[in-house]
Amino acid sequence: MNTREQLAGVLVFDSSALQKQPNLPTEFVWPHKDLVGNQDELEEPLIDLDGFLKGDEVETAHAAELLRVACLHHGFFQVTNHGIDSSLIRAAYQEIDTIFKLPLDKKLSVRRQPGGVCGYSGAHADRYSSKLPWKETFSFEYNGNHSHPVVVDYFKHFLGEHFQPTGWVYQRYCEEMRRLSLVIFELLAVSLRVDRYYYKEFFEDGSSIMRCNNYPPCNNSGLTLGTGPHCDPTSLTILHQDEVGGLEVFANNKWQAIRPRSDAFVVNIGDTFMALSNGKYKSCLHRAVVNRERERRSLVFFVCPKEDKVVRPPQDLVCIEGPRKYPDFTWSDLLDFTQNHYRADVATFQSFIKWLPSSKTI
Ligand SMILES: C=C1C[C@]23C[C@H]1CC[C@H]2[C@]1(C)CCC[C@@](C)(C(=O)O)[C@H]1[C@@H]3C(=O)O
Ligand SMILES: O=C(O)CCC(=O)C(=O)O
Ligand SMILES: [Fe+2]
Repeated sequence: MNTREQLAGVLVFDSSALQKQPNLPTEFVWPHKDLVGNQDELEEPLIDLDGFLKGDEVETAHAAELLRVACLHHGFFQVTNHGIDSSLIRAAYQEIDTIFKLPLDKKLSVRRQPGGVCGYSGAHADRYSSKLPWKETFSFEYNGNHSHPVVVDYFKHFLGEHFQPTGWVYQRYCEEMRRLSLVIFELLAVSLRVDRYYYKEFFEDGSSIMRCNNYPPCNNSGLTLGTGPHCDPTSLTILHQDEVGGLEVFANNKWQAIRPRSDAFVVNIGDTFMALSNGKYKSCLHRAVVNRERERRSLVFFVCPKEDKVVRPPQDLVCIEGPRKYPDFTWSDLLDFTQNHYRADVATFQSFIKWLPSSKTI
């Protein structure tokens, strides 16, 4: 099957074949406004979790203040001394290669189904016909249920028994991501001066989406994007990028590159947490660029609340900050919106709020 051979009318993303073509197919060309170059690096703030994890109240207050300034401004920060073993991160990257080096027909046999998030996607070519992202993704769900290794089951069921070891690496990785997310939610509550356990309890029974991103090199890297400008509709994103670099955040009114740090996790506020902060904290606008020489990979953990739980900010925040900014909604509705009605971009949440009344009432 060649690159442009149709699979039921869908372009098949075979980057090595695409690279041999003289020009970038028009489906991958992005508008100039999305391609504007970055101007410098955004490093701050680097939040050291060590003091907070040890229960040091002075260090906790300091970390919470750094968090507050960042989340009021652009919704992006990085955490170090997070307690996650570097060998687990290394193993997760090794397994990314295992997945994306599979033969194309094997990857397509576990492709994402319409309306769903889980499975393989090549440039989202089955979903969109323009502004295709130059990437492959593999996504699966994690529900935090320790009694049942759902991630292991997913890999065994869809990729085969011999993928059990891969499943265990991501099972362990997701368990660590969930643990880190609950630490961050507690710190976010402290920074917002609300009940310290409000968000931690809100997400205790949540589910999450784990996504492996693979960005092949692209000869025309200046005309396309790995992931277009967007705010994550989810609550909190905990991302690790490899040493290649490509993640950019829109802050201080310009695109700023995030230099890879193997010892840090990048964390950004998503639309759902913006609503949980009654609009006080910003949902972070970001994108991923590609390059001509090197393949780039990222591990992305999207934290979500239980699907049918009503998303509303804590009462003491509304009392302090004034009237509710957004209506009640559920993550299930917002996920449905992004998977079946709207391509997530820089304006997802505003479009969702307008769509909500016409779709259903709580
Ligand atoms: C709920 C989700 C939809 C996306 C994956 C998660 C959170 C981020 C979203 C996404 C990455 C935003 C940019 C567009 C998108 C289509 C993509 O490039 O993958 C989005 C994801 C998706 O709809 O699959
Ligand atoms: O790969 C990256 O650096 C960013 C990916 C991203 O923003 C996403 O998958 O939502
Ligand atoms: Fe994102």
